[in-house]
Amino acid sequence: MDVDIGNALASVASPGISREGLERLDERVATAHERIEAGRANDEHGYAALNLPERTDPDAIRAAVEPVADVDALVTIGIGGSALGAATITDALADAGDGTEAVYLDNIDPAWITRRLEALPLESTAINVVSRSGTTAETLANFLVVREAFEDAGVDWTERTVVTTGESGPLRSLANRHDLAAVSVPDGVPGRFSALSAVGLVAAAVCGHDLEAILEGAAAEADTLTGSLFECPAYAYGATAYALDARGASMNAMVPYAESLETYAEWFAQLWAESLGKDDLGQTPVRALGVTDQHSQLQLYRAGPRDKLVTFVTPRKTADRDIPGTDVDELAYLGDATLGELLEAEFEATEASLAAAGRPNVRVELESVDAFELGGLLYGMEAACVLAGELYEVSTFTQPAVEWAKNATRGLLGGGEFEEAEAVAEKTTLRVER
Ligand SMILES: O=P(O)(O)OC[C@H]1O[C@](O)(CO)[C@@H](O)[C@@H]1O
Repeated sequence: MDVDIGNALASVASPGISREGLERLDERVATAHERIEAGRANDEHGYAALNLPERTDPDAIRAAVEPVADVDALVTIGIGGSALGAATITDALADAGDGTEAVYLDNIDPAWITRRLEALPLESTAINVVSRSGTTAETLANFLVVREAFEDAGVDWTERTVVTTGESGPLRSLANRHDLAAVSVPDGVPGRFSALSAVGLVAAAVCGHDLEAILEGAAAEADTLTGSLFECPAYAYGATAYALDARGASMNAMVPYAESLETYAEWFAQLWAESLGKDDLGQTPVRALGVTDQHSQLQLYRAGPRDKLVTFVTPRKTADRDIPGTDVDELAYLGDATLGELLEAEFEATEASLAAAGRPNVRVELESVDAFELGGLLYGMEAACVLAGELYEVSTFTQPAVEWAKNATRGLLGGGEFEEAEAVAEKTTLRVER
């Protein structure tokens, strides 16, 4: 990925960062980089994620999915980091796959689950269950529901299920009991940083994607990690986002200009929110899509509170399609162009419109949306997040705040005694009824 932070400079935007400010911040980036490299060298929890390009073994992943290699559909059951990385890859590279339909069950809405299951050709569908902890209620509940659906259809789910989980836990026990194909999550890698491991690549393998190209793209991005934001695109992005938040841009709107990268914006939202949202700090990620949200959000981004950084992700090369000529004079300018040219013009115009209004924005450029570039984008944003975590001085790799609601849920369903469940009953109400 290439990063252009020009429109985040104080000479263009407010909030903005001056060149002197960037120079000063670069001293902290150098120190943070040393910390990150030490963490990588010792395979420390979290930092180990930045070693995945050389640690992940694509042959082992392909071998593990061999029993389910030839299917029409793959239903992945997982949530958060156990779904978003895989979905980002198969959605971004959908045109390059072998035609296997990739379906993700990362919610438990009963009607939605039923509709998804009814639409699946179960006799030619494989199951990919992913949970690092092996205890996530939504994932296990959905797996029990899907398993029953296969049994009701007379389809043997044990022959076509792959499990990705830790060395122990309920999901590992279930895999052992039914002798299911199983892959281990890498040690020391939090879910939201695991897209470049089996967690994100099992689905990619079943859908026929080029795992080596994804990992090579990530490795090429890893080679750019140096102690200066002026040399490393990932650090330039992470440091700029941090600096703008410190100056008031408490939100970060991630706006890819490629429909195939919409799920990537969801993946980024988890990475940024769950990693940096601590100690009353953190930049709120907002998912948007170019050009669609020019017609819903841009008014706010341009004329609302000066509390946002807008991050554009744009591929230099895209497939294209002519806009047919027309006999309507007013539309002649369209007839002479292609959809790709219109897309690019709209991107440049939107970017310039924010700069003209003094609103900070950053451009992240990819050569195109392909396996190599996607690997680089995922790795680059992970490294940007790790660096930002060092600058915020937060514990980037934990997410303790999510446990309260999990305990309350288990308590409410009789899964144990949890004080959080009692607190649910003490809700303050002020109802206004129709
Ligand atoms: O992979 P697991 O353990 O099922 O967790 C799924 C997701 O839930 C979280 O723990 C948050 O609740 C995320 O950090 C994680 O990616």
